[in-house]
Amino acid sequence: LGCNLQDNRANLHPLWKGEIDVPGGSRQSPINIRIRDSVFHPQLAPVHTQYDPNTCLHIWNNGYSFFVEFDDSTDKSIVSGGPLENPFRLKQFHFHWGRNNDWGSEHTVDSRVFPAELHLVHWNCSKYRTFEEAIMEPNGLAVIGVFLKIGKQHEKLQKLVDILPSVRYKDALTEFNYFDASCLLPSCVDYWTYSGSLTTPPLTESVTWIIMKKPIEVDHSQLAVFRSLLFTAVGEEEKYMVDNFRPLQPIMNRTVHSSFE
Ligand SMILES: Cc1ccn(O)c(=O)c1
Ligand SMILES: [Zn+2]
Repeated sequence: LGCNLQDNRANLHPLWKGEIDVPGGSRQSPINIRIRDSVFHPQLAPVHTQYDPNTCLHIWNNGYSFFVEFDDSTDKSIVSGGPLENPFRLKQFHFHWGRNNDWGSEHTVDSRVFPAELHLVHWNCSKYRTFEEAIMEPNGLAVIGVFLKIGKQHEKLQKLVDILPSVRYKDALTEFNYFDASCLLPSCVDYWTYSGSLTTPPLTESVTWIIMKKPIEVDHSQLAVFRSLLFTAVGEEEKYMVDNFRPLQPIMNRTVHSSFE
């Protein structure tokens, strides 16, 4: 499987040319979650999502992943509860995946890699005015991570998969409205939570991560469509959008808490 050792090349990323300076660097993401080192916190309530499907705006290919973006001008689509002190607004969701089914997720669980990982990105609208401001602040974002594994077809995801060819190229954007992002969450409420960072530049240490314990199932043909997207824009030499995940980062002196025993 893809090498999961933490190495000092962690900041040399194949896609972001050369060394990138990492702010602080004491709480970087992703990490390997070691189940036996995680600490059960009985007061960690289930995470509560209230997503209004009408807040869905469009899908766009930003040259690193495809983002499904939401209208975050109101509190219509929010996450609350769990480790969060107040509600956070849904801004976008996107995925990370591999060139094949052997790897692709950013986080790992006891060094187990999944073929893909979904990130639902929310920002702290009680403390900051915009998403752009929040990504620079210590408790600015809450990202729900969901592992994907190969199994039966995910029917609700298919609506999104069918549109992906229209955002094949970098910078392509297409209308996409009425999508209920909560259909991408597993039915099991158990999760791990820890303090970390964005996994793409600016890599700011602004994220409360909420990693769901159970994966959702998608079939191989759905992931194959993800891999048909391009990192490159029209007219450029075509490069398939695959392996858009960041290598594992050192856990330093962090503790991962679990909402379950
Ligand atoms: C805001 C943001 C941007 C990229 N990624 O991967 C994330 O998980 C969150
Ligand atoms: Zn992500």
